[in-house]
Amino acid sequence: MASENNESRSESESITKADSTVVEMPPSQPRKIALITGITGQDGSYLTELLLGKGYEVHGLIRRSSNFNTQRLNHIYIDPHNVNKALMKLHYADLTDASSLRRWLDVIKPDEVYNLAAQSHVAVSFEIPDYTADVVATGALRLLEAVRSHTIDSGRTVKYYQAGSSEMFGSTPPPQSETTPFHPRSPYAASKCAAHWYTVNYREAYGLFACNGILFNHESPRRGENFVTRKITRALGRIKVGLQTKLFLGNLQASRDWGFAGDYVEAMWLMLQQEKPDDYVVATEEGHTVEEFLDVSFGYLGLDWKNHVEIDPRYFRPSEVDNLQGDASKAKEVLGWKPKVGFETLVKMMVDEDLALANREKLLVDAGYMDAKQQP
Ligand SMILES: C[C@H]1O[C@H](OP(=O)(O)OP(=O)(O)OC[C@H]2O[C@@H](n3cnc4c(=O)[nH]c(N)nc43)[C@H](O)[C@@H]2O)[C@@H](O)[C@@H](O)C1=O
Repeated sequence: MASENNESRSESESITKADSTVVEMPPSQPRKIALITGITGQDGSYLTELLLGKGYEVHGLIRRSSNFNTQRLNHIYIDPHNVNKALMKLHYADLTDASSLRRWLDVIKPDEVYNLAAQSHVAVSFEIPDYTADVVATGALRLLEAVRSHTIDSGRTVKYYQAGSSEMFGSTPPPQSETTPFHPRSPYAASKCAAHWYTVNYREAYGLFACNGILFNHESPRRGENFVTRKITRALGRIKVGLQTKLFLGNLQASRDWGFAGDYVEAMWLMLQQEKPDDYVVATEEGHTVEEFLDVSFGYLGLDWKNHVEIDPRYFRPSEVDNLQGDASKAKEVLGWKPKVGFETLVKMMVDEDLALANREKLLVDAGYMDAKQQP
């Protein structure tokens, strides 16, 4: 995606996906239209691929940023002038701007809305709690309200997916299911609880087809580099090729139920294909500590993490979530969903990609085009 195209893109312009993913629809079957907030994120990019593969037209709302933030969608880009193939379209909007949400709903007329946008970093939410609540909690409320008023005015049905989080369970011990009480431990988690209950309330009060997916941690080579799994695999690749020696981490004893993001977006879609709206836990049902993640990842490349990792208390959280492990029986039973990628495969997939990335960086460093020290 050429950066100048991106900068000059007007609201009515679009960017779309590679030719190979355009799915021809029979004339009798119109394309479904999906609207995704957070399309530039890890889950947004996997969900876009999934929906395009199912013949959807996909619209994404993106935030204005002085830095380009569409890297995870570059491979999906098709020039908007190629109108028959340009099936992914991006528009500027913001969850803090209610009028933009309502306007795009009226213009796009989606069948399904996926609210994936968030300030999603738990530790950062302690630093910017007000902003986190505005985007994560009130942002979801703004979008629900936009959907509600749009459906009343248009007489259309719009299905709504809310990205919930296992962080909502916080200090409640595992296994956590849909009936487990929430005990949030961060501004992020408390905001996700509010968004969860707004969604339930709009379903009960207005009959909206609104679902909460309570997704446990889900990772991939597209994971942001300041989440612990990607932070580890990114550093590991660079350590392996000699671009860095140390990795600073916080609490290694925290345990998480880590799945593959590509599997989890399928569960989101399945929730909106059911007859009735409901809430579902999505998890692998396996727990592993950060230390186990280090063991498997470093071990895979024949390294000992103890020679490289140092504990830096700055990465400890004011209140930690010690142990998350989901019970996804309901999703398995009702949605017929199950994870395809297990823990070891996920770790190796991430290490492989980040080793390849580190090798490319090494070429640039060796050729004098990049300063190794400027990297994570
Ligand atoms: C489901 C949920 O999943 C994610 O939230 P998270 O679980 O906080 O993810 P994380 O990768 O930041 O931390 C996992 C654990 O790892 C510990 N940890 C140790 N050392 C470092 C460290 O250096 N950096 C980080 N980030 N974590 C560290 C940290 O203390 C924590 O116990 C988000 O997607 C969120 O949006 C979401 O909804």
